[in-house]
Amino acid sequence: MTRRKLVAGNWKMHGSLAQLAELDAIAAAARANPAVDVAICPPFTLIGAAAARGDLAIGAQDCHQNLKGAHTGCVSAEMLKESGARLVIVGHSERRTDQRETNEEVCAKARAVIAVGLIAIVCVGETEAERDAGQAVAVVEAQLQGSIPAGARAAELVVAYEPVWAIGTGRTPTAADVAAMHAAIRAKLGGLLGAEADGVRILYGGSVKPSNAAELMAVANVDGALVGGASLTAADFVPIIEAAASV
Ligand SMILES: O=C(CO)COP(=O)(O)O
Repeated sequence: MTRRKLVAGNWKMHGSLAQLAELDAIAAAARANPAVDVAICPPFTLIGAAAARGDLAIGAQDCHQNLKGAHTGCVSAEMLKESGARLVIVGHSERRTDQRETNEEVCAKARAVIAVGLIAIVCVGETEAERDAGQAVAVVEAQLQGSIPAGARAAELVVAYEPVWAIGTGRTPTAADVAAMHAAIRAKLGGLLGAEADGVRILYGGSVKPSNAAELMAVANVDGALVGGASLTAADFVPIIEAAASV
């Protein structure tokens, strides 16, 4: 099964209208590397302007599980779609921690994203203590069990494996550890989704940089990257797109 690589940037709570100028060079790199799908997920406030700027795929970092209602401060998948988003990250570890999101909520959000025709990027990943205790695979399998909507199709679902201890730290797992985890994720998806699992893209995230992207992208079952800090500038992000295109 050949899966198109996806390199997605998660701007987290960074960015401004002025910083959208970075998108022009990123969009140019996306056009120059047509074998790779490229997306940037800025804060909610920038989605409309980012999508209007050009043809680069724009995503969001969260949504509410309902399509509308009395939920002050929340944004629905339908609203994101209208703003021009094509993907939505759900269940990022920062939200699982800061907003105490549960697997059940993450699953409901992913279902809402898919229901409006957008692509859900469901994030999973273990803490350092869990890895040290030998529980990394079991933790991630349990997150997948609880967070992946039943019946999801490969075209509408992406999984991002982001070990919590690798996010923003400059540390990454070894290629062998990434390979083992991505194989375990593929197998677990097989149990959950059957034959569709083969087409689901599994991204690696956590301190992906221009210097390590090629090695990470070459690992079996790594179908792209979810990039935080290095997605904020074209100077860092474009080489990661190129690394994905080169494998
Ligand atoms: O959390 C991440 C992307 O969602 C990874 O962030 P960094 O690339 O900054 O480590």
